[in-house]
Amino acid sequence: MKEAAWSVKGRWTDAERKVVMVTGANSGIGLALCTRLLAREPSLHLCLACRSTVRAEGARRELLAAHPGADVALLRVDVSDVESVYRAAQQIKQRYTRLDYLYLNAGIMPNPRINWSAYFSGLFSRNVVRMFSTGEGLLTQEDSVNEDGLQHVFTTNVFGHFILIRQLEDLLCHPDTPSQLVWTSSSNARASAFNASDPQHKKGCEPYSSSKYAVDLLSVVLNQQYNEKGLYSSVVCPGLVMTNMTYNILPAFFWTLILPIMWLIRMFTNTYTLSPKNGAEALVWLFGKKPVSLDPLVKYKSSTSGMGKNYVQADKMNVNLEDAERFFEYLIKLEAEMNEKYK
Ligand SMILES: NC(=O)C1=CN([C@@H]2O[C@H](COP(=O)(O)OP(=O)(O)OC[C@H]3O[C@@H](n4cnc5c(N)ncnc54)[C@H](OP(=O)(O)O)[C@@H]3O)[C@@H](O)[C@H]2O)C=CC1
Ligand SMILES: CC(C)=CCC[C@@H](C)[C@H]1CC[C@H]2C3=C(CC[C@]12C)[C@@]1(C)CCC(=O)C[C@@H]1CC3
Repeated sequence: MKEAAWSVKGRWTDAERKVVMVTGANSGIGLALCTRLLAREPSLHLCLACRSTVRAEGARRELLAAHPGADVALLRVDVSDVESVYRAAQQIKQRYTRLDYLYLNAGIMPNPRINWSAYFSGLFSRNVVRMFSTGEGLLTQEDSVNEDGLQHVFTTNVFGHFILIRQLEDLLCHPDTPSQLVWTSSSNARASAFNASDPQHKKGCEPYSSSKYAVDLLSVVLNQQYNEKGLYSSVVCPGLVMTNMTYNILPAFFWTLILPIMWLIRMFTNTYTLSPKNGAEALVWLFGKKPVSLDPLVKYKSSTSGMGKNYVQADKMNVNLEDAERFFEYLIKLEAEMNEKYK
């Protein structure tokens, strides 16, 4: 923090207090993550980066009710709007001298549609467990274009966050005390939904799958580019979690009705974490790890066993490194255009 060093109950010096920022912190997995981080380390400087001030204030109240005296700051940022990201980055630079953890969690899946015929044929196929754990081939979405002419899902889930990282480079890059980026990716990330010639997914109808695979690609290249500067990147998969996102796919009462079925499915796949608290498992686990000890090619998956026990599973990612580099070049070019427009 830029203010004079101070301590909570005289126990921590400012240098010891980690600075953590979470995008999309006002609900679902982001809010559960904040709650768990404060329970684990009450001395944190926590910054909730949210697009709605009202919802962010609500989240802050909830966090302070559980952790009175905690340092919870708010930052308004709409990651789907590049100009808002530049503005927010300026404010962060005025408030903090370093960032130890940046959780890139905000995400959208607009206008989801379920392909019921794929669902029913999948039920009787060999891929049934895979279908239930990844949702592969079951969902399509309707994307839109923002004021900069960029695809909405791509900008929210990937590009807005990329600009944020690049703008905060000075706060994040400290070779002596490494910082960590943690992306909330998904089991729904799919290489076949991503096209290196159409990285924004202008032409397809699975922008969500494409954007989450793009996150996986980007994390790999960020490690190549930034590790020696003291910045590390990891991807996390929270499993299937009941949040506003899933309530947008099917209504909340329907999910409640099929809860026993989902507990049953848990016997076959550990990806049905279901609660935001369980879904945040891998995100919290990474907070306790030394960034240098992590594998850049691994996806850390929040997992819940049939008996309801939480754990983290590390699975090697199957990413195309050529596509990853090509995608990074694309992002750098797009960033240059945006810099010219907004900086
Ligand atoms: N739920 C699930 O099963 C899974 C979720 N995920 C991922 O987890 C992440 C969190 O989602 P989840 O908690 O489930 O869903 P929520 O809808 O509860 O959380 C999404 C968060 O992102 C914020 N957000 C959305 N758009 C923007 C924007 N333009 N600018 C700033 N913030 C924004 C939302 O803010 P607001 O309240 O204003 O909308 C909200 O705080 C997402 O990246 C999602 O893709 C991954 C795998 C599975
Ligand atoms: C009996 C039962 C569970 C029915 C629901 C069928 C589908 C609606 C779900 C099966 C797998 C789910 C899934 C997601 C959404 C809902 C399903 C397709 C996600 C795509 C949600 C967002 C993610 O990031 C990953 C999830 C994977 C699994």
